[in-house]
Amino acid sequence: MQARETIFALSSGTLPSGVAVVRLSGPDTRQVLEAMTGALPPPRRARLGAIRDQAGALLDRGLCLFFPGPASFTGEDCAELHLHGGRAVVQAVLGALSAFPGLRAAEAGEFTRRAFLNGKLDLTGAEALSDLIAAETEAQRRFALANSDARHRRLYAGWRQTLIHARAMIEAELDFADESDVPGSVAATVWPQVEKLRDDILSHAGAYRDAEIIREGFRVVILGAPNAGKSSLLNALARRDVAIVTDEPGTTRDVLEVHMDIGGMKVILTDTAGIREAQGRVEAIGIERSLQRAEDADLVLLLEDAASPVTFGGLPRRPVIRVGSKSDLLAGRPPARRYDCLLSTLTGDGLEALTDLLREATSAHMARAGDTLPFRARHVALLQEAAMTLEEALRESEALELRAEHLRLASDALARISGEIDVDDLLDTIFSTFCIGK
Ligand SMILES: Nc1nc2c(ncn2[C@@H]2O[C@H](COP(=O)(O)OP(=O)(O)OP(=O)(O)O)[C@@H](O)[C@H]2O)c(=O)[nH]1
Ligand SMILES: [K+]
Ligand SMILES: [Mg+2]
Repeated sequence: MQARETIFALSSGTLPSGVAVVRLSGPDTRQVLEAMTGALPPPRRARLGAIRDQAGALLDRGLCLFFPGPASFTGEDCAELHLHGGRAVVQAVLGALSAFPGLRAAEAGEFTRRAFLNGKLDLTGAEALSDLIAAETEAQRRFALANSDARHRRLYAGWRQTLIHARAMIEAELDFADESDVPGSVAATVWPQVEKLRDDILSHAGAYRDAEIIREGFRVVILGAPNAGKSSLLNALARRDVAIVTDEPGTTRDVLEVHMDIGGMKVILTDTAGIREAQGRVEAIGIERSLQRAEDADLVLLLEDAASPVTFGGLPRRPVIRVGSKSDLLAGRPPARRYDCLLSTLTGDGLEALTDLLREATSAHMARAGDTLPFRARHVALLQEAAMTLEEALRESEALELRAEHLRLASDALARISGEIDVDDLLDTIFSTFCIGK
């Protein structure tokens, strides 16, 4: 793809900053650099110098880098201007750039989109880059970086290779079908491979939840009777007063979330309304929501006042850590029930032990950050489509031509994940979630 327009954008973050990087990509890049910096710097080597507008007015002194295509990020001629990161400096340079005919400000994700269209990365690679920029936790960073090394493209290309081989075998059988003395069936050897491939695809698709947990967070829901100390625990773990705490049972009516980083994993901690026979409609709705949240949780922290426990029924079938709260009120006596963790938000006792338990609960997910997992709902939908078409290909009652056609459709679904075919209608959706300048 050869773009006619040259695009530019501020690619570094919020101003003011120490340094601001303005990036260019497109056919006019050379000419613009010559006009603004006097001469083209040697490829990929930074050169310090004056940066001027077309009239020759000095805008800043900074570094200029030139990356000739096709060996550049986008595959086109690219450049970077490293400026002093002041608002007026950047504004002046962006203004000067837009004054060149044929130059325009880049749209969100447009540099990466051009890189994709020029074959510099596949669609999963582009999605991984977007994740890397959004990454806030260690697990998210590791996962996004691992996903940006084209591992998905290689995995799916390998699977498609299996399907191409299978179709070749079937074609051969169809060609020989007229000759009466073909020994056995060539294609018969193919179907066990297709069956195995279907299983591999389904098990790969089934691991999506792990990717979701790494990218979007491990969901922990605090559940318990009114006044068990749920909101106090949320505040203690979040280290800020997020939730209202009073001695009145039924204080929390609505679910409340905080995002935390526990051992490098994003954890979404949810406070809920205390579970009891509701005193009114609002509370009843709150309780209903609490239980619903707990149903969707990766882990439930079941909180009980250790000094005067109140039990309730209807506990969701999710992994549970039983927490005894207000341990300070026990005044040294042993609790009446057994808990995985005994704590007091008043004294801080046991909070670290609970954090350790949470870290332990997330560690298996953390460990998966280096694995090849589908990491968008889009991937899963196409994987399921591929598995379903393979299922149809495996129907022995069907004509061989039709079964071969299903193998082709499965292969196409896999090709769409990495963006090798049929993705034009998707690109706007995918790249618009990027930031400007990437
Ligand atoms: N002594 C002691 N009191 C606590 C502790 N944690 C919470 N409390 C008190 O227990 C009462 C209830 O605390 P909350 O955090 O509001 O309890 P909750 O479970 O969120 O209550 P609801 O939202 O009404 O369901 C408040 O008066 C808190 O100060 C603790 O560790 N020790
Ligand atoms: K309360
Ligand atoms: Mg509360």
